[in-house]
Amino acid sequence: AELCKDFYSKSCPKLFRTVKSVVKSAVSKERRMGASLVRLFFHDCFVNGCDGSILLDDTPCFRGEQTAGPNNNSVRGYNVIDQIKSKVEHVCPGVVSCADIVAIAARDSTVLLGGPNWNVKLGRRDAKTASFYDANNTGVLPSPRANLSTLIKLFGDKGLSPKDMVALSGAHTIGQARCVVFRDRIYNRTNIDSSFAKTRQANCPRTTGSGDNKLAPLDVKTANFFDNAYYKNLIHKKGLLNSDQVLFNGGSTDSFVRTYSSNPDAFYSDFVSAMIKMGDLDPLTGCKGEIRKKCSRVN
Ligand code: HEM
Ligand SMILES: [Ca+2]
Ligand SMILES: [Ca+2]
Repeated sequence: AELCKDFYSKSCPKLFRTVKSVVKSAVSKERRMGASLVRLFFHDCFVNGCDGSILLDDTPCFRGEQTAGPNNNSVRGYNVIDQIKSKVEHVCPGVVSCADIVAIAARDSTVLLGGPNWNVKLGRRDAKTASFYDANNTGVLPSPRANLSTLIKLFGDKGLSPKDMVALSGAHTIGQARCVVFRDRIYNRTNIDSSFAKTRQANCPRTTGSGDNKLAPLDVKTANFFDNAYYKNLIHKKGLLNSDQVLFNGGSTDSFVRTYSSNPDAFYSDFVSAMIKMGDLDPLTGCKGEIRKKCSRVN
């Protein structure tokens, strides 16, 4: 079965309003939460498809995805999704999946931070399981130390082109990263602007284990605004992660970075297509999966 934007138009006409009101209040309390919700969607979709698997809490008999390397102490927004779900359950009980709520929340967050709008395709159902193994596998969720060919390969495995990959990476125009994921780059790499590296070093000590959780904005210019500044940073060698800067390092994706840096509309339109494509990854439809009552556990 196919996803479609009108999936809940009869069964839950108040869905979009309900989701947006919660996202809006979360983002007005903390702009970064918008970024966190966009990332939550990416990490859900890349592991087992967009099926809400990432939302399942560990239990004594089950280890889910939340403690896997790329997610542990890093992915945020679970509480906002739970809040949205409880409001949605109030207006249309038992109807809307958590996987769809994540997709809508990612779109609403993008819009609230000043980015493009799009129609979210819906009709995903929720997984009854999750994969710690895949979430923890740098052959599935890319590492911030990945090189360009690895990034192209991992996105290609999901049916996403190099162009989609570069456009989706533009999500790093918002949000923050921890010292532990960019330390190697700011101390050891050479394709980095030296004054930018110094600035970041001031709040991220060289020694492993010290200051690992200190934060820096992924976009040095406008971390709270969804714009194309991320690509301008890359052209000035001010990408924070190695996986950011490899997109503009004399390789095959340089031309996409140049285009997006000078043409925000091209970025927005390719970002939207790629988010829709990513949202189509292996959805559970028909009788597969379930509609969870609470997003953090199976029924
Ligand atoms: C291309 C491969 C990618 C890599 C290697 C990567 C890696 C990372 C890392 C390491 C962080 C910081 C995590 C931390 O410090 O705890 C991060 C943050 C973030 N990522 Fe990615 N990412 C990639 C692609 C994407 C995509 C496709 C999206 C969404 C479409 C995305 C959205 C975000 C956002 C919004 C944040 C900030 C989250 C926050 O502030 O809570 N990333 N990413
Ligand atoms: Ca998933
Ligand atoms: Ca920005």
